[in-house]
Formats: sequence, C-alpha cells, structure tokens
Amino acid sequence: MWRQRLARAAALAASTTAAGLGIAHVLHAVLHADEHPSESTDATLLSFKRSAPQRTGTEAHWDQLLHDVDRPVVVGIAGGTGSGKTTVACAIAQRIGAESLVHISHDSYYRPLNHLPMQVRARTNFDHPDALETSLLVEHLRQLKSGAPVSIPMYDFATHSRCPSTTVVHPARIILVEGILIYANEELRDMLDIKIFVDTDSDVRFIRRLKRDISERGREVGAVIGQYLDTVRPMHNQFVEPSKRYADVIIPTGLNSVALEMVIARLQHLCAGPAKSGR
Ligand SMILES: Nc1ncnc2c1ncn2[C@@H]1O[C@H](COP(=O)(O)OP(=O)(O)O)[C@@H](O)[C@H]1O
Ligand SMILES: O=c1ccn([C@@H]2O[C@H](COP(=O)(O)O)[C@@H](O)[C@H]2O)c(=O)[nH]1
Repeated sequence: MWRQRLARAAALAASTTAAGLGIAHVLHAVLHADEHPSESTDATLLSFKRSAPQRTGTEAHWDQLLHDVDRPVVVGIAGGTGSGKTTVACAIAQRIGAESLVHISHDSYYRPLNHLPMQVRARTNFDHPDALETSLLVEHLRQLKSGAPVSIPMYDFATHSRCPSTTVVHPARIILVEGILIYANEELRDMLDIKIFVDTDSDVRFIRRLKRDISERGREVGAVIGQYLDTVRPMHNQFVEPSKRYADVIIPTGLNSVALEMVIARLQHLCAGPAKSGR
C-alpha cells in the first residue's frame, strides 16, 4: 500500500515540477492526492494548477503573462534605501513609454503622523513594515488589475504626513511598484508577477541617502546619521536583506547593467504582445 502511495506521489511530484511549480506546490499536490485517492493523477494536478498561483520567474509563468494580453503585469522593484530603485524604475518607464506603464511607490502609503508632535514623528521607525499602510496598496493593485483607476495618497517626507490631494492612476499593461519592504509582506509579494531587487553596497547606499535627505527631504547631517544607525540599518538587516531571496532578478549595479537591459527587453516583448508563432 505504502509503495503504491509513494509511486503516485513521485509521479505527481515529477508532473508538478515539469509544470514549472516550486517545491511547496509539489508537496501540496502530493498531500492533495493523498487526501483524494479516488482522483486520477492528471485530475489532481489539473485541479491543483487551477487553484495554485504559478511560481514567478519561470518560462511557463512568462508565457502566461504574454498571452494574458488584457491583464496588467505587476513588476516589483525592491532594494535598500538609496540602492537606486527610483532610478531603475524611471529608466524602465522611459524605455517602455508612458502609455504602457504606471509607476507606484510604496513610500506613498506611509501612515500619516499628523496626530503626533513633530519631535515624536521624526523619531518614528519608518523602516519597519508597520509604518506603511500596505493593505491599501494591495487594495489599489487589485483595483488596477481589475481595470479600475485608483487615487494614490501623496506623502510629505518633511512633515511625515499625507498631503490633502491624491494622484489618480489609471491601469496600464505594466504596473511598476517600488519600495524597500515590498517583498516583506506576503500578500503584496503574491500580487507581483516579476520581482526585481536592486543590490547596492551599504556604504554607497548610505552616502547617497545622506546627500538626498539633506537636499530633498530637509534633513540635517546628524539626524540622517542617527536615523540610519538607530532604525534604517537594523531594519534593513531584519526585513529588506532577507527578502532578497524572493527576487526573480537581482540588478547588481543599477543602471547600465546587463540585468537591467534584459528586464527592459522582456517588458518590451510583453507590451508588444504574443509572438506570431503562438508562443
Ligand atoms: N547606478 C547609479 N549610479 C550613480 N548614482 C545613482 C545610481 N542609481 C541611483 N543613483 C543616485 O543615488 C541616489 C538615490 O537613488 P534612488 O534611485 O532615489 O534610490 P532609492 O529609490 O533606492 O532610494 C539618487 O541621487 C540617484 O541619482
Ligand atoms: O517620513 C518618513 C518616511 C520614510 N522615511 C525613510 O524613507 C526610506 C524609504 O525611501 P527610499 O526612497 O527607499 O530611500 C526609509 O528608509 C525611511 O527611513 C523617512 O525618513 N521619513
């Protein structure tokens, strides 16, 4: 009896892997088959494939995206502060064109802190996942995927609060979502079709952040250094760096890299639609 069950499990594992699904999916399919012994192996795999999200970063997943021409493709761009996420997103946007792409930043979803005195706001840990209203971003992505426009909050880094106005974003073939913590939240992560991680050394990232926070976010040198040591660095090590393992593509130098060119070529292919050969 156990031999029979093991042989069935092995057959299912082989078909599940061939379908481009990962080890977790293989195990679920095997468990499902064990709980439903009367189902044929093919029926089990089919029902499982219908309910399970496809693993991203596989050719099977890519082909699916290419053929679902009416549905937006959501591309995540994660990486530590100052790694070059915005720069990479803008480079992709420029090459793909505004008619096919919208760009959303997780930063827009920072929780407003208007109810707190200014000194308390400034000491907040902005690098912990709880600092962001991620559920709203997830809801907005759902709406965009279903073809509806959304009103995105506008965050003011100088006052740590939201501006009274919002930005209306309409659905497009490519939806770029960037942020340091976008792979740290499972629900958000599962909505991303392609996951990119911009991997830049921490000393370079810190120098860039110091310059940017002084020139663009109204900060002083001492405050930038204090925040970096107190919260930015430890949260990066706890949440951002470990989330790199979810990435499909790692861009090591940001701009002018082979990895970035490969991503752009693939996205251009997606925007052009399925090839005539039927692939
Ligand atoms: N590949 C690069 N080479 C040089 N400077 C870069 C590069 N990528 C980004 N920068 C600069 O570093 C700073 C931070 O980049 P940004 O894209 O805003 O990072 P992030 O969005 O990850 O915080 C900006 O001043 C930007 O011009
Ligand atoms: O009010 C705020 C909100 C966020 N931050 C910092 O912003 C970065 C994330 O933005 P990047 O563009 O990726 O650098 C994060 O590290 C927060 O510390 C802030 O300083 N104040």
